[in-house]
Amino acid sequence: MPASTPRIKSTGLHKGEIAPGVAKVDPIIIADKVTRTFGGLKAVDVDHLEIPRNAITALIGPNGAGKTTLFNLLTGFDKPDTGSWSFDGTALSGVPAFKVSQMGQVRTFQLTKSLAMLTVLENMKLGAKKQRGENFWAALIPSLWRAQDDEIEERALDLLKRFKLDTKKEDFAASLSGGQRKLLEMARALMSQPNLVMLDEPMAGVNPALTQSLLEHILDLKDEGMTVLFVEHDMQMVRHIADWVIVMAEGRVVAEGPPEEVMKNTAVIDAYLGSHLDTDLGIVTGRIDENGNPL
Ligand SMILES: Nc1ncnc2c1ncn2[C@@H]1O[C@H](COP(=O)(O)OP(=O)(O)OP(=O)(O)O)[C@@H](O)[C@H]1O
Repeated sequence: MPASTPRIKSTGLHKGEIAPGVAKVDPIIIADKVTRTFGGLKAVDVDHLEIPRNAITALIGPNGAGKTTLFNLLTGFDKPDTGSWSFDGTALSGVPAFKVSQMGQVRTFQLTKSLAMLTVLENMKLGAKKQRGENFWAALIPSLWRAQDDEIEERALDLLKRFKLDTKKEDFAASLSGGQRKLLEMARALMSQPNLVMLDEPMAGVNPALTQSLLEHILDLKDEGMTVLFVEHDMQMVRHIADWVIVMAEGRVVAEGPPEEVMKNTAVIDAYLGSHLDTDLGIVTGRIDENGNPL
């Protein structure tokens, strides 16, 4: 990975001894007893979790650990069996996805959701937060819509320039490469001027040149005062940009902490790298005891 401008990592994010569920000095999300079961499988079983504000947090874990399901729950795209959580001090359980994003918490998807037969610019405009028509009286005054349309277009063009997609503004999203579509999705998420940006595998399927640019964009978000939570498989990326790492396995948080600390943790090595293949992952996650009995 080519060297980039070094950025300062955020430290001192937690309070007290580091352990799964540790309290944060300034949490933007606080979740309690969040569970989600599919059939007999507990995909998410999070006792307590806090996400630090204005930092970059990576959510890692093996396939099927429950990372995407947790994203879906926190953003209102899925409903939990139990649990509650808050965003910026406001209870969010039961709040639908479109309202969650209006409140300043946006997310992207593992498989990009850009609308293929709309142009890049049209995709961007759809990401804007307040559209005319949401306010009945404003919808009756054409000059207000025009001012709003101009403002939205200006913001979209600024963001497209920043993500080097401005020359493609009239192209259909379908014609973009996988990496460009990831950039478009991130740019579109910023149209709603969020406080918290949640990125589900932003680097997956992106070529190395664009990966570097995506990483820089993620670091920029923090510099602009946003909080980032992202799912990632590649430990090197995580080490490079994350201030804090949360490790999930079998639906549970098995470790968390600053990247260097977390990567030394044996629970992480077991969950992630499977270095002790003779040990059932259930022992690491506290699902079963040493004899294989449920706990
Ligand atoms: N809609 C669903 N119906 C049934 N099972 C599901 C559903 N969504 C997720 N699961 C199951 O829940 C578990 C957690 O899946 P999830 O996609 O959240 O994991 P993940 O950590 O994001 O994995 P990956 O890294 O592969 O994306 C998996 O066993 C998965 O098969």
